[in-house]
Amino acid sequence: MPGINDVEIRPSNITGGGNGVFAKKAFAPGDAIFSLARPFIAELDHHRLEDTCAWCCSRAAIDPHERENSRKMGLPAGFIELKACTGCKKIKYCSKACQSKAWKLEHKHECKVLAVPTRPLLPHGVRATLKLLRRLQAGDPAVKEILRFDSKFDDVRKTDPQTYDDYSTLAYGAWKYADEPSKASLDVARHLFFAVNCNALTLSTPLDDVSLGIGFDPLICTVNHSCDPNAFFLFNQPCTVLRASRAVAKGEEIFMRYRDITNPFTVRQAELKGSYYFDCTCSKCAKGASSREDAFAQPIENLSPEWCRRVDDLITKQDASKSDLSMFQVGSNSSQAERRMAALQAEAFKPWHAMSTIKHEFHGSEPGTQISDLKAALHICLESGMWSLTRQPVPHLLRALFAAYTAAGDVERALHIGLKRHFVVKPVTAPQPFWYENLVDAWALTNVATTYSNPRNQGDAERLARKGCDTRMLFLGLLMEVWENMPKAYGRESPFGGVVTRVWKTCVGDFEEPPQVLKDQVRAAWPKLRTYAEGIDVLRI
Ligand SMILES: C[S@@+](CC[C@H](N)C(=O)[O-])C[C@H]1O[C@@H](n2cnc3c(N)ncnc32)[C@H](O)[C@@H]1O
Repeated sequence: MPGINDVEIRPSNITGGGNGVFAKKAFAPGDAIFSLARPFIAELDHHRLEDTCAWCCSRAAIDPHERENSRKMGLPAGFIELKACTGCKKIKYCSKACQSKAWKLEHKHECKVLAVPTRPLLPHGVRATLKLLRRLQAGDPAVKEILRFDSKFDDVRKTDPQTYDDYSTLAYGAWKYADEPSKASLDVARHLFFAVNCNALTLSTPLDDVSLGIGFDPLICTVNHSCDPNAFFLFNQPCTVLRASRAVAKGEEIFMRYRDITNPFTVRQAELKGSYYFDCTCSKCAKGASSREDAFAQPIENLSPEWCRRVDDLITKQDASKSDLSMFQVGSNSSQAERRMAALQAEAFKPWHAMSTIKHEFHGSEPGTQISDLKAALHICLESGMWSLTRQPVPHLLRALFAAYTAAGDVERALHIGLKRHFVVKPVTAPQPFWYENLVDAWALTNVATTYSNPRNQGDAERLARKGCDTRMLFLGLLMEVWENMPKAYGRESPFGGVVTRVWKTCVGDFEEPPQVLKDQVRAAWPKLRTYAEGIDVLRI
């Protein structure tokens, strides 16, 4: 593997080329398989340029209150303040060190292009390609690594002619901005643009769970996808780590997930085809629509007469708008039942679909999620009697509702959705305790639980405790969970790990292991909290 940027790789652990990455030694669950100081390409979304360091991807706290809190919590300096490049005035950095690394490697190649005041911000694919072309022109051999990735020209052209045209135009723009480099033809520019866009990863931050932009790295992006992966990829702003999510034997292929793996078969297939242009042939997809993720709460022929009438109205509307339901097809012996379930699924998945199909490249802001839309979809799933709480899109809807209530400051609703997810949904959909998303979600719930320690909320805390929801014990138990699992996920030295460590030291002390007395208290409180969570009716929240 080539040395790219200031990379810290352990190449002796793996073999890799064009056909995936294989373990050269056995890995235990949670072991780091490799880590890099920064992905080869990390390009921020437009709306993140304002509040995120373009080199290390630390997020700044923009409002003074948030900034003060960050300072108190001991967050890295980059989290606190950003300064714009004095040349282009558009790209921001958290420190001189970041700015100087970025300048040497890439920003000097784009600064003048971005500096034109009348020029709108360029899409991140254009910025990445422009810089890669200039680096190629300057003789940087590492860029050639990207050219070995499949450009997917033909797949994009066949499946999505509009995107093909958009990508071709944007690649041409990047080539022009790079001054038509003599060492790279327009074909090379197109190859780089398509290869990056069709193989990129989404970079996001665990602390506030927002999308930061796209990442591409020849090593990470060589890892193939599986809907039943044995590894996961983490972005530690800007360090990247690939960790084993279960035991990996010597010689075994390493897989991570590119897209959500809790969706039913047809949705997973359509998503991967739509974003990465391939038909997934992983071990789970090989079984077709017969996994836990595909099972409805009852046979689809059992849909009640009342719901059949409602769905038939829906079908009339969907037919009129020529909706494509192919990604929501289900199998059955009755074509009418199949048609109805496809229509119902399409309606239930609508809010999630709208959130997940947004193309970063062409949009300047994140989509807002309407609580009313999420609730309407949840009602369809649960009132029709066809969905369990663990069958998608119910877990997606609960996750989005949790985020929406938290953002709206509706702490009690967020708490109840969070409890249901933690005790009832997640043990089924993501049973691995150190699966990175479990830590992110548990931490978000910790933050909700901690608001009840505020003296202002004492009355609410006491009322909940009388009903069996001890928010103090919930906070402590979740904090212990996140603390104990952190080394097998983000690592305590990561930005996320640093925040958790700070809270751990404040609330528990300088203990590596939770003190026995606390463990006992949490162990005693947990069954009560579980019972409380099981009793929550999410349709009444
Ligand atoms: C980011 S690359 C992965 C590495 C790739 N093998 C390479 O080095 O060029 C993504 C491409 O790998 C292939 N791929 C990855 N996972 C796959 C899977 N589960 N089934 C079929 N093809 C897969 C697809 O062609 C996909 O577009």
